Order: sequence, then C-alpha cells, then structure tokens
Amino acid sequence: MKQERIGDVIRQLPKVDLHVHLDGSVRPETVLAIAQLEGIELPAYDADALLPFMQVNDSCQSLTEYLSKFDFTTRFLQTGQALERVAYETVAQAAGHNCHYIEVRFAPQLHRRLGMTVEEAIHYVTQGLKRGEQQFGIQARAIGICMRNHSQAENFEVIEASAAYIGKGLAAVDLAGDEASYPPELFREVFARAHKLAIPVTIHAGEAAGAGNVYEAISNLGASRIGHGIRLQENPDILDMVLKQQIPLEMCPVSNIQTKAVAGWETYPIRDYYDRGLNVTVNTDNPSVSGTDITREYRILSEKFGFTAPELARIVMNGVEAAFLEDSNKQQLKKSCGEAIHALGIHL
Ligand SMILES: O=c1[nH]cnc2c1ncn2[C@H]1C[C@H](O)[C@@H](CO)O1
Ligand SMILES: [Zn+2]
Repeated sequence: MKQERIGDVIRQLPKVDLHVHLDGSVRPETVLAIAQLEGIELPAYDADALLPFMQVNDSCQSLTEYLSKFDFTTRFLQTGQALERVAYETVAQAAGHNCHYIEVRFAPQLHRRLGMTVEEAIHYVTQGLKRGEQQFGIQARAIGICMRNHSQAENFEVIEASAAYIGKGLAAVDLAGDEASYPPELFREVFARAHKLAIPVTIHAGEAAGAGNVYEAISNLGASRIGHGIRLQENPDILDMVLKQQIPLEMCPVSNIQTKAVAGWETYPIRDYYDRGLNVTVNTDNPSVSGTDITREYRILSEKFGFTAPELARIVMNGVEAAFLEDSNKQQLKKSCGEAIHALGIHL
C-alpha cells in the first residue's frame, strides 16, 4: 500500500486508547482557562509559551525526569469543575482521532490539595467522561491509580473508593509512578484488596525497571494487563510466560522512547513482540506531556516498523479485546470497530 494511502487509512482506522493519563492530557489552552478562573499565577500567558512547562523534549533522560512535568499540571486539577472539564476534553481529543473507546486513568489522591475527597475526584472525572460519551458517541471508562510514592493507607483508600465506582464509570485500578525506586512487591497487600473486591488490575511494569517487575505484577499483584512491559525483552522466560498467558501489553511508543525504557527506536521491541505473537496494544500514555496523539502512534508503527494496514487493524482489535469494559458494551465495541475496519477494505 502506498504511503499516502496508509496515512489515510490510519486516520480513518477506528481506534481505542487503553492507556491515557488524565493529568498527561491537559491542553495548554485549558491550563490558561483554569488559571484565569481560579486566579492562579502562570509563568507565561500564551499556549505556546506554556508548552515547555508541560511537555518533555528529546533531551528527556529518564522516567523520573518525565514525571517531573506532572508537578506543573497537577495544581490546575484541584477542583471538581477542572477535573470534569479535563476528563470531557480527553474524550473530545480521542474522538477527534477516531477512537471508539478510551480508558482514562488518574490518581485521585493527587487532586486533594484544596480538600476534594478521593470519592469526589472519581465522581467528577466519571461525570466528565459521561458528558464526553454523550457528546461524541464513543465509550469511555476511568481507571483509578495508586501511586508508588504514596502511603499504603492512601492507596487502600483509592482501592476502596474505586470499588464503589465499578460499573458506574470506573473499570479498573492501576499502579503508576517511579518504578525504579518502588518495586511492585511493596504493593502486594494493596492489590490483594483489589482482588478481593474483584476489581480488574493493570500495573505499570517493565518500563523503568526490568522484566522481573512484569512477573511480580502478574503473579503477585494479579495484573491482567501490563502498562508498557517494554523491558520484557530482557528475560526470555518471563516473555514466554506473558506470551502463553496472552497478557495484553499497553505499549506507548513515543512515551517509551522519551522515558528511555529503551535506548532508541532501533531497540524498541514492538515489531519483535508482535511477530512472536505477544498481545500488543498501542496507546498514547500522555498526549500533552509526550506531544503525541493516537494517530501519530499508529503512523510511527507504519513508518518505522513497516506495520501493514491489516496488522494495525489487528492491534486495534487486540485493544478492543483487552478493554476493561462490561460484556454487552464490549460486544458493541467489537461490532463498531469490526465494521469500520471492514468498511476500509481491510480483511483480518
Ligand atoms: O509512563 C508512566 N509511568 C509511570 N507513571 C506515570 C507514567 N505516566 C504518568 N505517570 C504518573 C504521573 C501522573 O501524575 C500519575 C497519574 O496519572 O501517573
Ligand atoms: Zn502510564
């Protein structure tokens, strides 16, 4: 297929984004608007000049450096109105890229500086997602994040509050933050509680530390999906286990290069993982922090790794199958994506 034609196909391809952080999706224009509403002082007053405060550039050396960008945005996400708005806008941005479904993750404990509770934070995010669903005709769910640098008590609170929203707009829980400093073993009790409450679990692992963290996340934290899993290639036995169990990997190419999960595109393992039969999905992680969008992620797969249109469509359908979505809604999603793929003349 010619390169212009595959560009068109990628734009029109129905997509899903299973790994997108709310606080990594805030547009600079929205920061300006919230700052004005709430009387917050800014280092710059136009969108372009704000961008460097919110976005990494090519010089980013590690996940910890990448995570420092979130310190800036968090202070604009401390009211119910702001959370609702940013959740809604995240759905709007995804719909603009022909996503049929997104799972928007966020850490409720990061939004309590002005006294909002964890439950209220979840309430406002799920409200914003619902408004987006109605406006744009796509489906959206929230994922509640436990943070690696938070106390066990804070993370237990996230699990309990998330449980109350299962089936009401929230679909799963996650563990994010500084993987290099906080190994997953520290969170066994927290995720045992999630398991007891029958909440689906995904865990960031194998991004800023080795494949052993992927093993721990699956075997001891009950993860049924893995955020990133890039460093699985360092351990053939663990890779084989993930292959056999067909655990979906939420890969986020642009972010993974920026955080130095691998040294560069030459060693980015997505083609190898796909060819081995691993359950690969493609996602954005943080559109604003990474300066990316889901169309760009798919374009990179085509341009740098030679993925064909049917292969890209297969990756979309991997994401559909991996969605933490209630059964009847998932059937609907399968149908809408399957039909849109068929309408593009792609046969799986
Ligand atoms: O790629 C990531 N790895 C680990 N943690 C991350 C990543 N992207 C965002 N986060 C963190 C920073 C955010 O403040 C937090 C909640 O979304 O999750
Ligand atoms: Zn992430």
